[in-house]
Formats: sequence, structure tokens, C-alpha cells
Amino acid sequence: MNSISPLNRWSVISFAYGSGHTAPAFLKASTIIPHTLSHVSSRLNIFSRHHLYIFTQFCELLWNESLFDSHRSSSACAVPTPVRRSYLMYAWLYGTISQTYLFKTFRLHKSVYSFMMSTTVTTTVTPTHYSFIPTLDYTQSQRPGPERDAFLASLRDILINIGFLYLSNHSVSMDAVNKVIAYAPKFFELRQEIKDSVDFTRSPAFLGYFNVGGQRVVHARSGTEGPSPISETREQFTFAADRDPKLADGCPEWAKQDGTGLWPPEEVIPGFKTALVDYYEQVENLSYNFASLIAESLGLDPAAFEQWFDKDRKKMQPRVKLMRYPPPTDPSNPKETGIDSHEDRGFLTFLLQASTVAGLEVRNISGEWLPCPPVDGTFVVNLGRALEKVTRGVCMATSHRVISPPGPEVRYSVPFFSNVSMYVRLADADPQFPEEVWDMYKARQQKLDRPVEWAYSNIDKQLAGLTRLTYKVKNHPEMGMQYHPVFFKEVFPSGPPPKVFKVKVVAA
Ligand SMILES: O=C(O)CCC(=O)C(=O)O
Ligand SMILES: [Fe+2]
Repeated sequence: MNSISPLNRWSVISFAYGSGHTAPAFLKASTIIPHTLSHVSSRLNIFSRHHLYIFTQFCELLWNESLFDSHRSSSACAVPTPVRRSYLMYAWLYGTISQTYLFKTFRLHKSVYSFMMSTTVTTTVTPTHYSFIPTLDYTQSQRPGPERDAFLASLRDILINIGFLYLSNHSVSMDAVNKVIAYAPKFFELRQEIKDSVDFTRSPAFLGYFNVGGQRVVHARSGTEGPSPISETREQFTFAADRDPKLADGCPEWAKQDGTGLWPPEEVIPGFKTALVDYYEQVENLSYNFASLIAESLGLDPAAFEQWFDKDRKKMQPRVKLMRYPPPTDPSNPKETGIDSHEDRGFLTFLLQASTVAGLEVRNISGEWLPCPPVDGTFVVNLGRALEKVTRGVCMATSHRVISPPGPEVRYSVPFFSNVSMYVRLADADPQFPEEVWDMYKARQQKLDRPVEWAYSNIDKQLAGLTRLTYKVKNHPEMGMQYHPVFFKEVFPSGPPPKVFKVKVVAA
């Protein structure tokens, strides 16, 4: 049981507002937008200052709904700005201004106030049941004060209870985003022999073009291996900013999996590499800033996750993929899809949905598949298994999948996968979360339709670079044999696994 008594007046309001049926009639009468409703109800069991902020938002809503009309002053200057009202609420809470002043200045409706004061609730921490993918406005995190606090509170709730969000107003320039959106179809329209000339099997760094479905897959959650039972119909081009392979000199074999990419000749697609690398660098910066917001939202030092990244960022090489999902070759075959249900393996994914075609679906805590359609100007951000591990399961690497679009339009997407340094061991994580965070985590675990198996395996006790190359070699044995023969023998001591099947993507 989590008593919310010190601030029960705020909680009561949130409670009434969130649950609907306990709200007084005048509250029900207001038109409440779903986002705000969920926002309020999801904040219920978090921190007092967040209750406070919600309350100010709530009053804001009532104000806008004209419920205070009869109390509004006719003089415009007597109506405080939203920001001033927030501060007034703080001031009242901390006892520096009186209730009378609040009534006069805030014009708080008496019936709201008496309802707040007359009810006490005790509640358990209940996880938020997300029935849609929530949106966070990145600029809110840049405005210190109640707005940033609310951003962090929402972020914490999302990290624990859904693991997926839309990020709007992010720091990546729209110019960079639009260039990538324009280049994605252009790349895939190149002649097949040009695409084949940058086939990823030619790259020791596993960068380049990938025209295959149903490849061998090591399923992140279950750890089982084998060809995907589902034929995944997509084409992709994996890229990164070039890294100096010399950085890996004198390092173990697994450290040599980063390097330079394969790019089509400049003259066949001018400006392609420059645009993609510029985009890459901007998203990379955002990914580190966002990691620090995540740490802060979970009650850790904002720099707490720095231990998982190389100080010299040039030693890190996140990956980005241009993805093209044509309509299925056989629409009646449910086993032919875009991407089967999976969790990402890295730290964070920033996904740009680069066309208007939907298809991405996300699994919530009750096991329902929620659509995650493209929303202009946003990234879809989701959490990977590395982040799940370093937070001991508090953050959830949520399952998601892509249903092949029925056509005729083709779906394009551009996921950016951030990752941890190759020189860390995930099992070294010992995050010191405050009690509230653990409470939220435990509450979610009880509601989850499946366990989050964050428990460390032997693979988390070894250096992350070694694990990463092991996965690559298991997924692409032919490449393992070619580029990492010694390592390959360690992974497959009794020889290569059975030949995997390949499905060529048929152009729409
Ligand atoms: O294309 C998408 O929308 C999702 C891609 C994805 O989940 C992945 O590549 O891991
Ligand atoms: Fe994914």
C-alpha cells in the first residue's frame, strides 16, 4: 500500500479525473482530451511535485473549458498566465501564499476545492495500462521547472510501463530528416547491380545492402536460434559514420566489427552519403542526451549511464538502417511479414517512419498489439535489451513487429540503433533507483502478461563486443567464416550450421 496522504488532495483530483466514475458531474461534463486524461491518470502514484504539476494542468484545463467563467475577471491582466498559475500552486503548497490569495488570483472553483479537501484515498501503485503510444515533447525537457519535471515523470512511466513513445520537437533538424526521407526510395530504386556492389557480405563491419528474408535469427528474448519461422520481406541498407579501423589495432578480434561502410558511387546518387552521415551524427547526439534524461527520470544521476558508453564517442559506432517493406509477395500467407515480433538488442532505438504507410505494432503490458502509425515530425523511441539489462529490468525492451503493408504503397523506415560500448559487461550494472521506481517496476511485473527476463546470463558477464560479434556470426555464419575464421570456430566448434534459406525480395 502506498499512502498518498500528504498530498491526497491532489491525488484525489487526479484519481477522480483519471478513473472517470468518481468524478463529480461538473468534471465529467468537461470535454477531456484522451491524452490529458491518460497523462493525469498515469501520474497518480508518482512524486508529489508531479501531482502538483498535474493539478495545475488540470486547473488549466478547467480554465480553458470555461468552468471558471463566472469567476473570471473581466480584466485581462487579472488572469495570470499558465506559468504564473503553476508557480502560484507551488507557492500555496509550500505555504508561502494563502488560500484566500489563491482563490482570488487563481479563481479556483469552490466546489473543486471542497471536493479535494473532503476525500482521502489510499491507493496501491498501479501500472499505467497504455492503450496507445504516448507522445513526449522533447522541448519540455529543455525547460527547467514544472515542465521538465512533468516530462521526466511521464518518461519514467513510459519507460517502465510501455517502453515505446513518440518524441516530437526533437533536436534533429527537419532538413536532415527530410533529406533522409527523400533519399530512402532513391537508394532502393538504384539498379540491382549497384545495390549488390555494396552488399553487406562484402563488409567486415557488416555495413551495406541486405536483400534477404528469413535469415537465421537468434531471438533476443528466448535465446533460441534458427531460421525465422516467418519470412521477413524487406530490403535494407545499413550505414554508420565511418570509424577508423586503426582504433581496433592490437585489440581482440571482436573489436574489429566496426569500421568503414560501403556506399554507392557518389555520381549515381549525389549527396547520399553526406546527408545520411549528417543525419546519423545528429541522432547520435540526441541518443546520448536522451540516455541522460532516462537516467534522471529514474532518479539516477544524469550521467549515470555514461559508464556504458566510450568517453571517446568515436569509438562507438551505432547503426542505422534504411528499410523498405514492399507489399507481401503472397498476401494470403500470414507467415510472410515485414518483421516478426522481436525486441531490439541495443540501448535505444530512434525510428524515423519515412513514409505515410503504417505497419509497426507494439505489444503493451497486457499483450495487446497497438498500432504505431507514422506521425510527422516525430521519432518513435523504444528501448533495447541492453538498457533493460543495465536497469535490471526496470526499463522494458518491448516487443514489436512490422506487418507488411498490403500495398500498393511501399513502407520505408529508418531505425537508428544506439548501443553500449564494446568494452563493458552488462552484468556489472548496479543501479541505485529510489524506492518509488522499484515499486513501479514491481507493480508492472505483476501486471505483465509475460515475465521480463532481465536476469543476467553468462553472455552478459563477458564484454559486450564479444557478445555482439557472437550474435553476428550466428546470424551470418558465412560472414563469420570469411572475416573471423578463428572466432567462427569458437562459436561453431563442430562446423557451420545448416544452410539458411534466402528469400529474394520481389520489387513491388
Ligand atoms: O521498420 C520499423 O518500423 C521497425 C524496424 C524494427 O523494429 C527493427 O529494425 O528492429
Ligand atoms: Fe525493432
